[in-house]
Amino acid sequence: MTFAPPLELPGWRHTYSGKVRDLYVPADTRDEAAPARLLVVASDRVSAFDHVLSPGIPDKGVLLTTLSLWWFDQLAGADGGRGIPNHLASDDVLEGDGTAELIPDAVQGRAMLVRSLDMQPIECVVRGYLTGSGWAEYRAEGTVCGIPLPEGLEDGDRLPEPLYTPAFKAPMGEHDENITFERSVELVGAETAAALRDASLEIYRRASATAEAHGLILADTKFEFGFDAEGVLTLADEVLTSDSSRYWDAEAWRTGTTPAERMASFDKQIVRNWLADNWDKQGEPPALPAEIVERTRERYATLLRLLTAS
Ligand SMILES: N#Cc1c(N)ncnc1-c1cnn(Cc2cccc(F)c2)c1
Repeated sequence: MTFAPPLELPGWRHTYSGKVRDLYVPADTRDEAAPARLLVVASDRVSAFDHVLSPGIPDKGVLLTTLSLWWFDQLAGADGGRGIPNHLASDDVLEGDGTAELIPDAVQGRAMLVRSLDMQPIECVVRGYLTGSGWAEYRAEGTVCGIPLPEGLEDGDRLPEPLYTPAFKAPMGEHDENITFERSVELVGAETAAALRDASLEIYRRASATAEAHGLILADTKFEFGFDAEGVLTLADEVLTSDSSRYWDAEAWRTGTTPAERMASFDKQIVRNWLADNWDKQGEPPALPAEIVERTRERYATLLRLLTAS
């Protein structure tokens, strides 16, 4: 599946594309390894089963960027200075030479101007509930990422406590590799490994409580961190969006009697389910029907509305 080349953005140079997002450095950057800031642009592209699907989901980029920005703000909140530092830079940032790096009109609402960090090669996954690949491993081995769990758990059950299950970030196009905490110590050192774990569990605890207060369950999520110029561990990438997290309806989870009823999702599960019923995983996936596209867009919009309702 090929998708449209990234946009030409005035003042910016495209440097990298993930499945659904594109990364830009300031056009006058001489050393791409050390730009002061980056532009992270979210597209309307949707991916599943390692494929970028067609068509995109209208407004997905805006909806998920809006949610990320809301969460960065919630987590950085003034709670006695214990906020979580993040990589956002204001969009009227003035460089030493007085040039302001602005977010181009073409991507307003679906782009984040961020400070360039020394990114850590760890995908910091936190699981509060048993589902997805965790449920598959549990059924086979009674563990999740090698961590033993009590017997008798069912798909969608809440875990006895949130689990930190790091993965080693693979190069683009390859799968991240689940690793033990001890392996993460070998990769980034004991102090940083512990800081990544503690920050991830604390953010999950806060976000899970906020989600619950809005009638939602944050089943699992993943974070990325980097060190800023002052050596502060800083929350990066997108955060707590439908692409990085699973959200369920709390009432449906409490009253449902089947996994499908209990895990009424606010992410792209509708897309995954339709593909599972309409594609044999061979060759390119079929185009998504308009109804699936609209229902997925509605899920993204509803999640944003529910979470940000005061
Ligand atoms: N966020 C962030 C970030 C930062 N603040 N500093 C340095 N590097 C990154 C960075 C590098 N790759 N990515 C993943 C990524 C994101 C968006 C689009 C893509 F194509 C790929 C993130």
